[in-house]
Amino acid sequence: TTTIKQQQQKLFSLTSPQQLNTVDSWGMDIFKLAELTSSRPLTTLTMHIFQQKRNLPQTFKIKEQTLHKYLTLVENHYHKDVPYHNSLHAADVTQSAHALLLIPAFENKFTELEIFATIFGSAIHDVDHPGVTNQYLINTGSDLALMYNDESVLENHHVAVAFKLLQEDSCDVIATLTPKSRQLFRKMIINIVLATDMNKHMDHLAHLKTMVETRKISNNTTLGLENYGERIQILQSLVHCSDLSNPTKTLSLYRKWNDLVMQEFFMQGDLEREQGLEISPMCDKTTATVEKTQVGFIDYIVHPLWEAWAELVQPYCQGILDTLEDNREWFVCSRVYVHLHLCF
Ligand SMILES: COc1ccc(-c2ccn(CCC(=O)N3CCOCC3)n2)cc1OC1CCCC1
Ligand SMILES: [Mg+2]
Ligand SMILES: [Zn+2]
Repeated sequence: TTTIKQQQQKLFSLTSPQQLNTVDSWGMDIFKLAELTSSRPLTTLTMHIFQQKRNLPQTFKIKEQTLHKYLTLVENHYHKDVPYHNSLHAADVTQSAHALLLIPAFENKFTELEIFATIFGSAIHDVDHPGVTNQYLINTGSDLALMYNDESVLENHHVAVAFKLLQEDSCDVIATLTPKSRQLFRKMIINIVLATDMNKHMDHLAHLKTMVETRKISNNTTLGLENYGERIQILQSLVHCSDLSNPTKTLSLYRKWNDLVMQEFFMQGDLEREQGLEISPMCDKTTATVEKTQVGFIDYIVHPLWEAWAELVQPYCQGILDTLEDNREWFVCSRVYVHLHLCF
């Protein structure tokens, strides 16, 4: 295996000076990172963010070797044969969350531990994902659904695996934290990762809208960050938005993610067909209308969420919202295109 230094050199060589701050920007091409790091995008990117960008190992006295060994272990526990929910998605969500944390509205608003938890939580948020949905695991009476009583089955599993891996030899990344900080860190990771369950989406949206209204009424520019409940809500929404950020990226990146998620959905549909189960929505490759589904996904889930987020941090995410709306138009037209093509 290449040494950490070689790994970092490779990242720096990839991110030439003008690209160096692509890690900080919304348009980073994470697919290119995977190519250049022989498919270790999560370890390389997260090391870079922790060390070069946020100096977290210094702050928390984390040994570089420990951090690298743990992240490599986590990356190895993402499934390479799962089209979408693999370590590239984890790297994408981690980089997106890092970029959102850089919004000026959040400058000096969060503690180092909260920033550490947000980046760490993003990196591990889908670890050991089997490539099927919670509903599938519940419908098939899987061991995971049995273990977690059908409640946020995957999300509970991701957190449990991440903390189990900390116990491996010289992988305890939080060994140097005080017992109190370790307890708070664990609580934040649990809150952040469990909040990536789509079943919690509507609660998020409601909380975001309440925060926006509260800010309007008190017309104070600062965000409500008085107590843990409000602070963790913002970090949960930040990671949830990052998890649902594909349609807000450049069209070429968005279309790649769409292909991958549909591959994963169709693999699940094939499994359900074989097992004589009812095929889940959007998972039947014989009847799916991919473009129409994306337009529906944007209209009912992604746009309402990002509209609320953009309002909370205005004006910093207006560009992201504009890209989302442009991408929606493209998918609408591409559907028309397919229709016209079929007509002539
Ligand atoms: C680029 O396309 C997508 C990108 C992300 C998502 C998406 C939805 C919910 N999440 C958060 C994790 C979650 O809860 N999932 C994971 C997906 O399966 C449902 C349970 N992620 C869906 C996407 O497209 C779907 C297929 C056509 C329309 C919807
Ligand atoms: Mg997930
Ligand atoms: Zn995810």
